[in-house]
Amino acid sequence: MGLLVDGVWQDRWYDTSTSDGRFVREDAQFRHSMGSQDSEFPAESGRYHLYVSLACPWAHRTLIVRNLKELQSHIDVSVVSPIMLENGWTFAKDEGSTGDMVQDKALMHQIYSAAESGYSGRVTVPVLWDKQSNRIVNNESSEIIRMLGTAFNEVTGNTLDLYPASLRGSIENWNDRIYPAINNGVYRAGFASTQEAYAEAYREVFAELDHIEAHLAGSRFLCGDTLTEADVRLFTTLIRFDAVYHGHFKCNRNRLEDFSNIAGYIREIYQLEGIAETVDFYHIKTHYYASHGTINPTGVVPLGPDIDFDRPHGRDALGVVSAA
Ligand SMILES: N[C@@H](CCC(=O)N[C@@H](CS)C(=O)NCC(=O)O)C(=O)O
Repeated sequence: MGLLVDGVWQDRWYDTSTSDGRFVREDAQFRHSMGSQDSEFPAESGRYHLYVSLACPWAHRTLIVRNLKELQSHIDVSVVSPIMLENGWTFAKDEGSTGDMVQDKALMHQIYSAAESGYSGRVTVPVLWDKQSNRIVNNESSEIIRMLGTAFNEVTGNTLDLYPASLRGSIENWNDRIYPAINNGVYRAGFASTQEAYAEAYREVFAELDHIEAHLAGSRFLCGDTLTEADVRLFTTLIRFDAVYHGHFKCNRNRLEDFSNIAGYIREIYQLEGIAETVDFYHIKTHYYASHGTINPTGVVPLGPDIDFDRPHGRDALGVVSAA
């Protein structure tokens, strides 16, 4: 775990000393947009590449949208190794990585340096890479999925809309609640270095889960009968919860299996076409439990839990699913 400082790699754990033990996530720095034909990064089949970790909930969002939007043959993918230690993300092929399919680099930080030689900041996944200009288009998952959601519609003919105009207010409202309390909330609990910082995050995680559980009692997805971007963003945290965040990040008031509406909702999304193949519990569990030596020094990876996400979701009575 580390970061680049003026293009030089430094092995360093997150510094919580100036924030009362609170984990503060850095903003992503590459924020170009890809899409319209007159932009610097027009949508062109075969031009772009995704660097992902199968363990990472942020990168997972991009894999889901890539599948839902049928972009597999237009945007190819490199998968990093699950374990992230002193060199950050690596491409060791024997550890479940595909290798770097574009530049054959060994380390993810070399991708950042190739894009910007004096880069300072964390080296995160996902990364949307432009093979033509050898640049990083964007490394912020929420923006990448928004772009993948529409940019290639004319290329693929897939018009599934995960951000329909009529639901945007509701989607933004959910995103604004769920990012701090859930997506980043579990990390704020897990990476907290004081009791107070941990307790604050833990309470926010479960207050929001209680709210979502009540909402899902009468609503098939977050914004009604239509799967949206907000569900994709929530799902990638929820699917990891019982396996990782409950134990490793100490979010253990309840398992999500104990929330009947949330548990059914997770299964329904898991069972949608193209989703299950994006979920890899070997990478998920191995990454968290074996990479964070400050939290789990032995690196022992738990064998459980054993959850069958293919059993019936029981959500049909809530209404007919409509595609936007
Ligand atoms: N805001 C970013 C966050 C991405 C992120 O933090 N990814 C984690 C993996 S789960 C990472 O690569 N962390 C490496 C580090 O922080 O050094 C996004 O949503 O794309």
